[in-house]
Amino acid sequence: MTAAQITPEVGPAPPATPLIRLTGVTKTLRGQQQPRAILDGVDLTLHSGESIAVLGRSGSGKSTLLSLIGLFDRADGGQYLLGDRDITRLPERKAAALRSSEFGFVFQRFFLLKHLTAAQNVAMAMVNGQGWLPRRKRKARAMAALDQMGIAHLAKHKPPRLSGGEQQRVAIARALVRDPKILLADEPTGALDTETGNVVVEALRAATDRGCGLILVTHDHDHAAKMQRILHLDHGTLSPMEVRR
Ligand SMILES: Nc1ncnc2c1ncn2[C@@H]1O[C@H](COP(=O)(O)OP(=O)(O)OP(=O)(O)O)[C@@H](O)[C@H]1O
Repeated sequence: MTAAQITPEVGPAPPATPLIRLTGVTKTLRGQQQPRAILDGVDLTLHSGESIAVLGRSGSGKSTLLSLIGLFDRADGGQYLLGDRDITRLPERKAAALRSSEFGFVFQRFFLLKHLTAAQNVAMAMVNGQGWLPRRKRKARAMAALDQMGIAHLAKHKPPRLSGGEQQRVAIARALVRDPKILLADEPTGALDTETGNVVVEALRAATDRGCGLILVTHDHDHAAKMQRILHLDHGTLSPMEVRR
């Protein structure tokens, strides 16, 4: 048998399994008023290294969607796959473990602890995560994450001495320090001026260069345009607004 005969056929690589796949996801809010369908059949696929912006009017359900994806809440119907794993109805104990191992979160408010330095705030994210790390390693990783955000020189500063944009970059470093597969950002520039917001969006987008999948909820069309795909949430469903590749 010749070498040519035993060489396997070379064809197109099989499509990679998405990081997450939501199919027909529904969520109805049942408060004191009439039940109201907020999500009404949401389909969403996110791949490694992909960035997606979610736009939609206020109250359309963007934060609700992000909290389902981040496992703070559960869908009423449909299916949620994380890789190959069906996590549609995951019990809270398992959800908490996945939240800390798979996801990084960035919110409009920075939620930094005021009495800790920037480096300590970032290192805190590794205290309760899976896999214990000695203090020296936590510190080194926190410094590396701050360096990625271009703010290593602010490591010893406490939040009250930092600008809004600097605080948000500390918060992003905190989200990235555990190497999440998926980064969820809910209006992370909502409290920032345009120029500072651009720096923050670029810092988030840069995480996708290292394979992270990013979902950015925003009202800012310019920030959305920096993502690879823009989806619009309207009447409970997501649809593409524009495809940029
Ligand atoms: N826990 C809750 N109980 C009852 N209603 C809720 C709850 N959380 C959100 N809602 C309602 O669900 C709808 C969707 O809210 P959500 O925060 O997801 O929208 P959004 O698109 O993120 O809005 P915004 O752009 O203003 O942040 C809103 O009408 C909101 O009032």
